[in-house]
Amino acid sequence: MTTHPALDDEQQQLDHSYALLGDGAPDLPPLFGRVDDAGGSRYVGHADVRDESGDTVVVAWHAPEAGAFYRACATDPAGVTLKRVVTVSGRQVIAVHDEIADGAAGDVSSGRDQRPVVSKVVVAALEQFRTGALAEATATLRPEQYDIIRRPARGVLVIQGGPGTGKTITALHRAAWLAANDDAVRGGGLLVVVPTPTLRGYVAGALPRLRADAVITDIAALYDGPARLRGRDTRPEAARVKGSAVMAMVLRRLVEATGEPATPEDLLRGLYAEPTLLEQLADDLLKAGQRDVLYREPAASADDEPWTVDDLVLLDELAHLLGRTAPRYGHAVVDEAQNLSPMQARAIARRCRDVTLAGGLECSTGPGKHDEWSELTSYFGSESHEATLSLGYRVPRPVVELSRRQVPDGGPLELTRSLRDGLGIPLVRRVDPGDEAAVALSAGEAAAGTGFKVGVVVAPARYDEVLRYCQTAGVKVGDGRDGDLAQAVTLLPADLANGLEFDAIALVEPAEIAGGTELGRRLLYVAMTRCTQSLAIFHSAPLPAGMEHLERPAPPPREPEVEHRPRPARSEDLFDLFKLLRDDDRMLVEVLIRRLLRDSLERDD
Ligand SMILES: Nc1ncnc2c1ncn2[C@@H]1O[C@H](COP(=O)(O)OP(=O)(O)OP(=O)(O)O)[C@@H](O)[C@H]1O
Repeated sequence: MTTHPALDDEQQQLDHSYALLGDGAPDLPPLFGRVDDAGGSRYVGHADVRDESGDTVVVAWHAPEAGAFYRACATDPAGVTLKRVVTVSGRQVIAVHDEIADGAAGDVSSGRDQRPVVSKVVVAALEQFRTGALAEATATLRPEQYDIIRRPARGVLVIQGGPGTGKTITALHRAAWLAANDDAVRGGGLLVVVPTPTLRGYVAGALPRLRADAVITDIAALYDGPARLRGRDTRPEAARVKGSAVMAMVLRRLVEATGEPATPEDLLRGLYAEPTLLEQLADDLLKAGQRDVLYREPAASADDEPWTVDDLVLLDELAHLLGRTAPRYGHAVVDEAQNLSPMQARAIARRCRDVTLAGGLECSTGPGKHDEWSELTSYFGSESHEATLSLGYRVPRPVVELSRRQVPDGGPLELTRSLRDGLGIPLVRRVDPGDEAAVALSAGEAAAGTGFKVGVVVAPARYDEVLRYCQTAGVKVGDGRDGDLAQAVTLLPADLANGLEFDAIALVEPAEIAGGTELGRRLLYVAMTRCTQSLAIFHSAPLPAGMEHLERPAPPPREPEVEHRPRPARSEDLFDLFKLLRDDDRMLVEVLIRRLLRDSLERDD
């Protein structure tokens, strides 16, 4: 491996920046890039650094002076003579990559096989193990992402694209950019909305790194009354009716028909419990079958009600109708926005009309799917624009190919532009009935032993049973439903996989996740597209549509005395050795180990 000639110079610049920051130096390295053009040479970092006389030593990534760094790339230097990414670990410069050197393409991936030409440092960033939090990408934002980040704050901007195209990363950088550059957004405050508490934890870690002061919430937590999320609608039809726009009219009539003061909780409990009241109020708005799915026996008290996310959104609407004012914000970013119901969109629009909606319509895992973004954007500001991201940063090409079979029209064409090879074709293992989860978990433990973050995804209806199995069998997993993504292996129900990312995904009984429904196929699609390296499928039932070609003959019956035990994690020592390696070498060894692991799993087959 050759050492970049500028490594020592960049180390000096880093040391100088640290010295200027003194004790106030943040956890993040003060600089990560350098750009040279006709305007001179400047360093780019997370925040401004100035010397004793007030001169700029490092410009913040969101400052106009940093623009040239992000607008230039190997295929279009845009007047830049040097674009350099400096990788720092523990106050040491460990790598220097020049995407543009002497005004031309420098240290870039080859671009063979019609693969996109990107800086090698982007490829290296993608090879890092996942950590359970959204990965850092400020140093390697691409020009098309930077362009979207800086679009005006007013109105609605939809950032759309296939799985893993960087919609969340771009939307969060946009939030931080607007907060730094737009007075109205800074003054009004930022709201970041994600669908579930699980995703809130994953995304929240990225905001402090971006120095973005934002209120981050999940949909259920928008309502600030006493009711809390305690249940989920098991029938998609119930969630669909609760989320539909006509409920706004039903609730308006409910408030008008109620003479005495009442809380939102009492009003909604009453509506669910009294079919005659609902018929009286909504005879012309909801069909009898739709009214029936809303029926619920009242619990002993409002606190005991199994409030679902859609109930809480209705409570928020009622609170508004009763005169409570929701807090207002300067701009809102909504992640996984394809899942918003009309009533959820109204709840966000009450807080802010200028919004960034990030999502992909084909990734909807909510009870309804929107065909057009206009079905949602109409609830917000008057002007609406769409921007599309098409470079795949997460999902390896073979997994992209397989996952697209779950989407009726083959999914967005742009997905073929994935930057990742991953570990090759997905592994498929047929096991004895009842063993699917145990075998997936033990394979997950083995993969985690090499440093992989593994997500084991099961059908929502099987989640409790598998979690209990883990507790009794002593299998250490993070409870993904509870938002615990810190463990090496996380157990996840398929309906909470949206937005998350793991090195490897182990799918348990995909036919059960798909369940023969369109919603189930979308759940499967989303679950498969969470991995950065490898996908493994464990099943005993026949594989669902779109996977039949992977089917293998069932294994011969097992000898009764052979007891199946989870395979122990086997690579702890190896992991200790890892820590002794330089970061650059580590990347190489990681890749080799991943290949070995894959080969060994195939041999076990
Ligand atoms: N420019 C970039 N440089 C390096 N990594 C990037 C870049 N853009 C995105 N990534 C990485 O790609 C991965 C996917 O990004 P992100 O989660 O934002 O995608 P997404 O489109 O929101 O995915 P999904 O909707 O499927 O959850 C993340 O690990 C992110 O850090």
